[in-house]
Amino acid sequence: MRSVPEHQEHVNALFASPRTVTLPANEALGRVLAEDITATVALPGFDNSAMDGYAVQAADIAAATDDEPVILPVVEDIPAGRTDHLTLSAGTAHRIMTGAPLPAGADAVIQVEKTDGGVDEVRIYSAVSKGAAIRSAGSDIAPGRIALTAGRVLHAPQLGLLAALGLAHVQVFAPLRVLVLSTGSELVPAGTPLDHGQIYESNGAMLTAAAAEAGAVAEQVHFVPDSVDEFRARLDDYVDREQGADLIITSGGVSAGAYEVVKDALTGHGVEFTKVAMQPGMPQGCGHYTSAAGTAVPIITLPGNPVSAQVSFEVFVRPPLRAAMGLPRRRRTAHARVTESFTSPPGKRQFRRGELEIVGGEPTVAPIGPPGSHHLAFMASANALLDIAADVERVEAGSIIEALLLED
Ligand SMILES: Nc1nc2c(c(=O)[nH]1)N[C@H]1C(S)=C(S)[C@@H](COP(=O)(O)OP(=O)(O)OC[C@H]3O[C@@H](n4cnc5c(N)ncnc54)[C@H](O)[C@@H]3O)O[C@H]1N2
Ligand code: MOO
Repeated sequence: MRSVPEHQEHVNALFASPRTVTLPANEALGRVLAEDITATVALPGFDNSAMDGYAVQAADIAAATDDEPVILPVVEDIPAGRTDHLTLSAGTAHRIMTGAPLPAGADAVIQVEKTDGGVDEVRIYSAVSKGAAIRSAGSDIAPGRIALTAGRVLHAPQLGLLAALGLAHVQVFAPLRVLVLSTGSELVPAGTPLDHGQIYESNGAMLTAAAAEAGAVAEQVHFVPDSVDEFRARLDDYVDREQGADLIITSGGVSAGAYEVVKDALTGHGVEFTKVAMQPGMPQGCGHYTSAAGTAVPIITLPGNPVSAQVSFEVFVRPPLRAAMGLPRRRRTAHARVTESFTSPPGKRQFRRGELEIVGGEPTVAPIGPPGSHHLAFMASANALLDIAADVERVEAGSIIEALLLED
């Protein structure tokens, strides 16, 4: 049997370095910048008002008080969006709105609440210091400065900044297209009545979501029955399409039974099947599948038991899939105190599902459900995987173990 790190190496080798692609900025959410972004404009682009109020010369209202307001004529009205160049003369005020360009000659803005709000003339009840309520050009970022560096994941604030800089396109690492294919004659799609012996297909939905959550563009292929010819024909249809796949993930049909369609169809076609010393997720396979027309695509064949499929995705697929898109490969981990004792199979690395909580400031983790790989409901209530080394056969309550955090 391979160890987990040995099989990880085989899977990692299937992935190429990240490709770059230029995308419209509004399609780049979650992608990773492949280039430094230099500001070509200043932010703010011009001196402007931080308040609704009146642009003035601070010296003109230095003596203003509640009892003895300073009265100034209002000679301009400047809403945001006014594009002409204005100049304020000493002894006058311009009514100005937040974000509107400051007239030349003004050196402060007095907010409207400290005035009577006059339109023709304004009574000002308070002094301000020079520069008050002015947002000066370039005070956020000056032209020529690096606004975002390559490697940055683009979340909402970064996309906002790109938009503020007027950038419509951005060079990022390309998302990978992942095809998720489930096999098994017992599988029935949701919405169909079940006969005895049939189950609803769930790995497809789960792995498609997992790949999408990892940042890929994932497509689920309706499962195919346990027929080798049909399986390969279906696979070739997808692999040879114009917009083919960068990676295929299958689930099921890889263990030791009489009808292991994935194994039977792909053995001798560039895919190596193996056992990995882990629980769940022992039967694994990976390689490059080549279609009848000669298209070669990396393929990872995960075991069919739902918990095995999901844990295998976490352990083998997610890290290199993310790295191939320039995304951070590792999830966060925590060292947590175990709340109850449990056993672990000898000679196998175990990934037990658990619930991590912070109790009294300390991370604690409780195993969730039994170790069996069909316990999808238990897995769905877990937020962590407990990583137990192959040489550990019993984990005692109170000991500290490493937990992989499955949620932010
Ligand atoms: N004689 C042996 N039997 C088994 C071994 C073994 O070494 N020797 N390994 C066991 C282990 S461990 C696992 S894990 C499973 C893996 O089996 P397969 O990958 O061949 O998966 P299937 O047999 O097709 O299905 C297993 C189980 O999962 C259900 N399943 C499959 N696909 C889906 C799906 N898309 N949605 C929901 N559920 C799915 C399927 O109905 C089976 O119950 O093999 C053990 N057996
Ligand atoms: O090792 Mo299998 O993947 O748990 O049931």
